[in-house]
Amino acid sequence: MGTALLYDEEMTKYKLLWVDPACKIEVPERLIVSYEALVRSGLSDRCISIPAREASDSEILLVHSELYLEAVKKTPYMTLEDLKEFTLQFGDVYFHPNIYHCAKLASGSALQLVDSVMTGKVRNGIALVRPPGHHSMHGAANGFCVFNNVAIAARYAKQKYGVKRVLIVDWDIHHGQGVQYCFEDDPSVLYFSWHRYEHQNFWPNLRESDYDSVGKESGAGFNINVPWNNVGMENSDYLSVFCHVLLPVAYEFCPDLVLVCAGFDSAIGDPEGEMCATPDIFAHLTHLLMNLAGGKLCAVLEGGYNLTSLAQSVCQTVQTLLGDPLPQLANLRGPCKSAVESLQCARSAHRRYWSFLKHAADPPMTDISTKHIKSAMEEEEKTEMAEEERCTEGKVWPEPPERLCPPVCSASVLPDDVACPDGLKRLSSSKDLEPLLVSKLKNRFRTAAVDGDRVTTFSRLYTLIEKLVANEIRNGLVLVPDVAAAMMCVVQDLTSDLVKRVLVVCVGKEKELDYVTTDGKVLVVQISSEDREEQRSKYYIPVCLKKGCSDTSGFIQAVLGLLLPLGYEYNPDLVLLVRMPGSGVVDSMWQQLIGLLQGFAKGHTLVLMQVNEKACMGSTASALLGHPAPPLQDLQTPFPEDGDALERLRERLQADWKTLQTTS
Ligand SMILES: CC(O)(O)NCCCCNCCCN
Ligand SMILES: [Zn+2]
Repeated sequence: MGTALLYDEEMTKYKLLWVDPACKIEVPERLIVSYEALVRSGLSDRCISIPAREASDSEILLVHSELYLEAVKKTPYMTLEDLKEFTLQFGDVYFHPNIYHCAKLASGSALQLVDSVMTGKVRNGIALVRPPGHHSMHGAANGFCVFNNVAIAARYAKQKYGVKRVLIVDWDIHHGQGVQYCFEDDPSVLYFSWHRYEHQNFWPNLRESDYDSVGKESGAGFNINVPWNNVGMENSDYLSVFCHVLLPVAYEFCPDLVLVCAGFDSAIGDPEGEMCATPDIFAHLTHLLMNLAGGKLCAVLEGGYNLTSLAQSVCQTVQTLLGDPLPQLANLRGPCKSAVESLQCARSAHRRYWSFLKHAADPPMTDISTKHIKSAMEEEEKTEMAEEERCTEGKVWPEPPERLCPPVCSASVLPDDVACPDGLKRLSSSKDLEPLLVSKLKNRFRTAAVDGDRVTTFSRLYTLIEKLVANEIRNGLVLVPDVAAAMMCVVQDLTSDLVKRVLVVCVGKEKELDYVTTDGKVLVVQISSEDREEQRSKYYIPVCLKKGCSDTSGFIQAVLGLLLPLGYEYNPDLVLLVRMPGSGVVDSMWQQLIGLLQGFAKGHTLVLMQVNEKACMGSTASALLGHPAPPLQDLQTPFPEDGDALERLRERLQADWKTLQTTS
């Protein structure tokens, strides 16, 4: 299934008609440069174009009052003076004779997107719209927003398609208070927002934008605010909040639909955000949400005022929605102190509502009162700090790297008598192994003669790795007689000069561990039922699940809170996913793991499985081909000792691995 793209140039046909410094950044060019970048890059042609439509009155009334709608209806007939007068009753927003029409198109586009996804016409999609929506409220326009496009879409999806749980992820740099107000008492809509806050010193300066607004009544726990109290947040900060706050809750919530308030003013160069995250971060933020809700994801444009980073960020998002390989994120430095404080506050505020956050630490020592004093000091420092040091328009950043699709998506190396799963390309051609390698294999296998088919398998395996590294193939599945032995060979012998760093994810337990290296060339993360704490080292990280890999709750927690951060920080060139026989890992969890691991190494994942487990080749192939993993249904409450052990493991490791830090 494809990716929908909604864009109508009519939505560029309104603009600010008077002087208002607060609103001058919201210009028609925002939409024009975004769409043109998609056209120029060839991405728009790969999308399914869906026409915009006007939202009807009843659809708008899902969120807004009749009084407000009737008032807005009058704006097309107002004189300039009337429009100015009308605008004065709202904050940081402007009206125009054509904005009502465009606001209906913006909301209608979001609804068209929901229809396309919910009817299965497309898998996911993005609506490029203006005016944005997430600040507008029941009876008021605000922050360039007239109708709350995403809030209307959420209510519409519930009403028309009986969607039980909607996740709204708001990565715009402003707090979408309009969305928060709409759903704060509604447990069927989980609203997550991060936003520049600076201890209430940043617009819209609301006390209820802080992390302690967790929702009300039956909605308690279903509103997550992560305030950024400093500017200059980077890719690491954003990824840490996704791995340690949003994703654990999102997986526990198990939504049927994901809506994204896709504001790109959180990107570097934006005058509003003054953050330093690069446009390629949106490729990963999108990817990390794409295995939720069976891949049903609707992104709706909100803010984004630096025309260069906006266009790049939109392209990065669309390219991921289309399933292209992800760019490698280089030199992640781990979250800054302020970000750790924010995520620690959010986690502790929500630990009573979400079992996946149950073991979160207490809030940091800095209590609220001293914050204002501190921020005042920071305020001073900031003004002292030379203007150009902060990430603003003056900031330059590299163009996002090209994300080339290899000619072959998924290849397989299988015994001749095993049929190749649909969609995979069987690799039969293989170069003869160098005699040196054969002798290595011999003494590796401690057998005099490494039998013929073993050599064939290894020569094909070696060829496959070469093709992965050469980006001729994206990922691969290999069936071998002895998976542990194969893993050792791949790690020790076959990758010596081809790759710099291999991330080995070992699912299940195996006999001995003599492949652990200390030079950082290999990072092994093993998830099993065995407690191997005493073998742990910086590059060998055993995660013990009491009930073993069949405990999906424990497994997904270990993946989100430990494996993902580690993987991002380690930044491998190859991922080796080894499925030990008898691991007991649940199929949907296995597919989720393969899906999430695609975020590393440009998607170069090599899955090693034992021949006698060929029954799960089909689901492995499906995940390797990029089909969304099935949702992890009815997750049990994780075992307390596992959750606690994971928290402690992170604390012990965070000296070596900064992205594991969740406490300041
Ligand atoms: C959709 C959105 O979240 O991007 N709207 C942002 C509104 C910002 C209002 N304040 C502007 C002050 C100018 N420096
Ligand atoms: Zn914004």
